[in-house]
Amino acid sequence: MLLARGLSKSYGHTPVFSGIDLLLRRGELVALLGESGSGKSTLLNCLAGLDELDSGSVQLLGQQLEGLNEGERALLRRQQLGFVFQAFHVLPYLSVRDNVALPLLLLGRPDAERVQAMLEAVGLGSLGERLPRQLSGGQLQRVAIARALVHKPALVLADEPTGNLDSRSASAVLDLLLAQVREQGAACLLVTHSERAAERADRCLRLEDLMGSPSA
Ligand SMILES: Nc1ncnc2c1ncn2[C@@H]1O[C@H](COP(=O)(O)OP(=O)(O)OP(=O)(O)O)[C@@H](O)[C@H]1O
Repeated sequence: MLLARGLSKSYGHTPVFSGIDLLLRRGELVALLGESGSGKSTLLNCLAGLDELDSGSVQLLGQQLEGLNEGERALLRRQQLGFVFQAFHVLPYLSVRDNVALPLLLLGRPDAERVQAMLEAVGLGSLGERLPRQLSGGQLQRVAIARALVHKPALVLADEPTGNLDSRSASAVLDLLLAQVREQGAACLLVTHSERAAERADRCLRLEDLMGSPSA
């Protein structure tokens, strides 16, 4: 699914990480832990192609990212990746339904039934016409989960998806994310500080341990 070798990244002269090796199998749920500031979000952003690596190679579904041009990378990202961020990143001027529909629209595959099914799967079946500002934090994160999975991506990258929520909502949102990921057979790399979340993963990795460890 995902094979990364020797990933290094610095901001200016400050190294964030170097020599990261990472392997994710199809359908596997892997929790990524690490000290605050150790570079977990930066790694996720680099894997998603949202930030540039200094060196290293990333193979996603058999395709070498370095060999693709910007347009090809964007297409691969749209087709195969779903993202859930801590800060939701929903578009404020689009309805809940339109936010969830967006990945399908970008792929030229609008599918109102699938959008409604995802809204129902995350418990927002009757709130599709609302604007994001009319939702609670937990509901917003459920919109983000529905949007991340609506196009059936092979890999979901989730960056502390429950970090902004109180513990009760966090627990419900985590259950939902994991259930959806499992149901769709997607692989998931989940950055988390939550031990409860980590316990439910197939494997737990610490960023510090990934540097130069080919078995990771
Ligand atoms: N755009 C940037 N420019 C310069 N430095 C940055 C930038 N983004 C992040 N950093 C630095 O890179 C390091 C890694 O940040 P990152 O957000 O990836 O850590 P993290 O492990 O996700 O942290 P946390 O668990 O606190 O969210 C930090 O020292 C941070 O200050």
